[in-house]
Amino acid sequence: MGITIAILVCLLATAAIIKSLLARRSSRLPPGPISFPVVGSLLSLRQPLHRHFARLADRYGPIVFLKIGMVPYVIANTARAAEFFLKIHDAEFANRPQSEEFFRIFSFGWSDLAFRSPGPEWKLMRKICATNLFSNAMLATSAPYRRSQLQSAMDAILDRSRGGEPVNLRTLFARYTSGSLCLTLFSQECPEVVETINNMAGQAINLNIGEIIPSLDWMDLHGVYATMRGEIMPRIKALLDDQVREHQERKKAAGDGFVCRDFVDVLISLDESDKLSDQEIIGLLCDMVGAGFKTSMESIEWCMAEVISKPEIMRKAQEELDQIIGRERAVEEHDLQNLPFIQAILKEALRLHPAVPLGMPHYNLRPVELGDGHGTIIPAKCKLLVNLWAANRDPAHWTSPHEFQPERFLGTNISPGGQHFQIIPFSAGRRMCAGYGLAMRSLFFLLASLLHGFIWSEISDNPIALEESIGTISCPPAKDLIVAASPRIEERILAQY
Ligand code: HEM
Repeated sequence: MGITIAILVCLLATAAIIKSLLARRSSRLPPGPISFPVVGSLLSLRQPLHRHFARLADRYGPIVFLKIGMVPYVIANTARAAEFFLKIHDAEFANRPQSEEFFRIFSFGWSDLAFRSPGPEWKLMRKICATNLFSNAMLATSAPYRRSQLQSAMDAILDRSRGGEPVNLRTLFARYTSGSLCLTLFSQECPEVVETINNMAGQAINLNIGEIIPSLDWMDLHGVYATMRGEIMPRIKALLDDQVREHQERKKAAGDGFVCRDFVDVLISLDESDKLSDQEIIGLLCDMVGAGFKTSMESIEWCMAEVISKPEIMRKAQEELDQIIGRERAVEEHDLQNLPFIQAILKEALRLHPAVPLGMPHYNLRPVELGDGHGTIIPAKCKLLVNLWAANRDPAHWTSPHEFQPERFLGTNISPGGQHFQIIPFSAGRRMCAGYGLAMRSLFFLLASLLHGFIWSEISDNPIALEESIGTISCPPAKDLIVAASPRIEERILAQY
């Protein structure tokens, strides 16, 4: 009896494989691993997914098609493939999947920017981001907030170094990033807002059967949606509602003398033609905290981990700082353009360690032909993941692509601003990160100041491990970055930070 069942299972599995191969051939899909009924290729997936997908690309080519559960995915794994989807076919793939309950709840019913599909409301929000929130004028308005957070960080480091104590940079960066982001948005530090929204985003990694078998999604088998609806989202809404109400009251009290200090002020003062509803303002603020906190914090952590574990690179960076800034004044944000080596370090860290290695899913409503001469077609309603990690390490563009070599950027104009597809940690095209300008300024300022102010070294009994943690959407170093610091400029100059 047992043998009969085993033979039957083998026959069914073989039939499924043959059917999958035949279906793939006749449907002209891009190549990819075998898909089984119901589970697709789910059981063969390995963490971290960006590395797994890069291995699939070695076998099947740069554009891989697979099913995770019953959901079709297309994965772009090289700079050229990224360009195909994010430039040539950017418009067709600019949608977000609208079927998932998780994203619907997180976006306050598609009232936000990050999960909304393109349309007039999404366009308006992107315009507001580009012209009102992340304009040069607004970035200059928020500069004192970053400086005040940097001052606290520098004081804390100095205290530790005086006592001969190691510094936990992860904790320090969490405080700097959360503080400067919240001050930029609300003119207040709001750790509870950051914590609650990030707890919520963390729920996205819990395996949810509904996401892989969409017909079961409504059953909420893991109770994730019930927790989101019942506990987390009402808390987030209440916290952000309070912020909007307080800002509206201040605006009313100030009358004609009202001056915008932060993003909420800007959002409640938009011209009538650009007005957003309160729900949309909250959705946008929630995106900014969800998209801006961990990404920035983990990027600077990687950057410092790379630099501290390579003393020669730190020495070169500090030589540049001595030459351009000297030791008699603190670094300013506008020094960026005069510090090509520090810029190169930041670019190289973002290239090797994109904070969201697979970006956010895109989605196409109509089939798209690859134009590869074989008639290959991406069917409609696929989730597109651009493997930013693999594109950034594309050997067609970089020599020794897995090594940290900032010098590769010197004398080039290659930047992560979405024009050069071999370095796209912020993605590219119309859905490229809306906070790119703020993130780059904030990271650069922190990096240059830390290297200007202190000499950093590894602790012998706690060496730096440049390994990724596994199983999160982002990809922080596997363990906290705990290092030693000693001042390299006088305390009176450190006090200027
Ligand atoms: C190092 C820091 C950051 C990195 C690496 C990063 C990366 C990304 C990536 C890869 C995407 C997805 C793009 C796509 O769908 O193709 C994204 C989207 C987004 N990011 Fe960032 N981000 C960072 C910081 C920030 C900051 C500081 C903010 C705002 C305060 C922000 C706001 C957003 C928003 C609103 C979106 C959604 C844009 C849309 O869907 O139209 N990000 N980011």
